[in-house]
Amino acid sequence: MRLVKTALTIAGSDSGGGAGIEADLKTFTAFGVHGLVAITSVTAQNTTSVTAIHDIPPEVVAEQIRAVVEDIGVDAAKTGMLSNAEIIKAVAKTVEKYDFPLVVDPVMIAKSGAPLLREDAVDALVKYILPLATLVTPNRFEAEKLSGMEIKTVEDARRAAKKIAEETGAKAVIVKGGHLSGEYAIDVLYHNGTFKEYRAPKVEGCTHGTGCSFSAAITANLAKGLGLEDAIGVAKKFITLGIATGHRIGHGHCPVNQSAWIEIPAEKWRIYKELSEAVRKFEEMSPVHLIPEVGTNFVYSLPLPYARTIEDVAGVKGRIVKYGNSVKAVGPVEFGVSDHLARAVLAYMRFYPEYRSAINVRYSEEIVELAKEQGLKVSFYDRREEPIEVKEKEGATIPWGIETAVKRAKNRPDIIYHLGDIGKEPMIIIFGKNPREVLEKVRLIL
Ligand SMILES: Cc1ncc(COP(=O)(O)OP(=O)(O)O)c(N)n1
Ligand SMILES: Cc1ncsc1CCOP(=O)(O)O
Repeated sequence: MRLVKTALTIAGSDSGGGAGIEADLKTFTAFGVHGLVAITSVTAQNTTSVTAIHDIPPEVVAEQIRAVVEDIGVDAAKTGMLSNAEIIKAVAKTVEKYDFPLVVDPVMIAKSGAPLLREDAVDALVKYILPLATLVTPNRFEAEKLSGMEIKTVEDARRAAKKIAEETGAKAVIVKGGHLSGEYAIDVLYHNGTFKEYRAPKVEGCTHGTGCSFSAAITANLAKGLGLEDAIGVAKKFITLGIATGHRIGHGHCPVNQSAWIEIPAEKWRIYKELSEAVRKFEEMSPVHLIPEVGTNFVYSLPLPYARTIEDVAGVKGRIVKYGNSVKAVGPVEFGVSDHLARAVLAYMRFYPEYRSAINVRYSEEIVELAKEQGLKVSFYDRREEPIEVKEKEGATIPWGIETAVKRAKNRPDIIYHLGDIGKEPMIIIFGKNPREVLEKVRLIL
């Protein structure tokens, strides 16, 4: 019995790794599905343009499909760039022999503007491929082409989805709303005679490969046995995260990040384990004289580009406090429970992205001197110098202070302190790449 689910992508290759089969395979992997490929065309492509296209002979495309279906088996498949009418006919003739669900992304034009489907092949796509589709996933422009309608509103998208399904025989159509105006990306699904909307806030980020990755995510989830509507729901969350966390590479449209879906939970688990262990060791050290009146927190952030807000930083819930002659973490390690120290580490990471952990300890001249004697680099900020516009902005003091102290120092400071203000206890913050490194610095001071 085959334990892993499989998904097949019948699509073109994008040498930039942002769209096409490269995006599809990364997406399949993100969902734990084994990816299979039938390459239709090789493109020389990057984030700015498509500079060459070499189509694979139709019989070789068909043979790739046959080879994997008959040996390994396919739980769901998708099509992407099909390039020309001959490839379309060969794909249709092969795919209709099998009964896996088929998601059709009617790729026509790359984000950079290059045509990826010959003008004369649109009719072949409509005639041969769409009738076989479990779902068709056009964006606004592709839906306009397929329906012959202008689409400006969600209402237009509903009419177009219904028209495409009724005229082509596709079982379901989802018209994606990313190109429509408004603060939400609203996708409209027409399925079994009814409509369903999927909405997510339009996020700033990287959009190259969105169409490919979205349809691949639906395919992977169909392969895993989800119903169509649930598979789309998961894919919508996946693509929203992928756009928001895209890596800023290249000079044009940067690619969606398919790894974020698995990398963030995996990193969070590692952070939780490492920080919990370090907090336990800190408690064992019983450094009562290092705990300030407000208590100590110990934080560890997700790496960039995932570290965006304090929700992305783990800390100790309720802080670490003095308890007789010992110190005690009040609660467990959790994300989003530190405010001050989380802001400090996020500000520090803007200068030193690898330094993701920090602890705050009581200020005294003696501790600062001891740290210097041990070779640690020290810098500071003075809250009395804080500009009025920073003072007036909620939560802006600490980022301003860290930036000021970092810029004041010649070398990267291990420690930043401030001498307090009215109602503000003076404080020392110790930074490190990870909690282990922070603890080593604490030990040097002890
Ligand atoms: C080889 C290849 N296939 C498809 C596309 C288009 O992909 P899409 O996900 O729609 O992304 P954009 O090009 O719109 O960013 C492609 N570019 N290359
Ligand atoms: C008050 C204060 N100022 C800098 S760190 C700190 C204590 C820890 O605060 P938080 O638990 O909000 O990170």
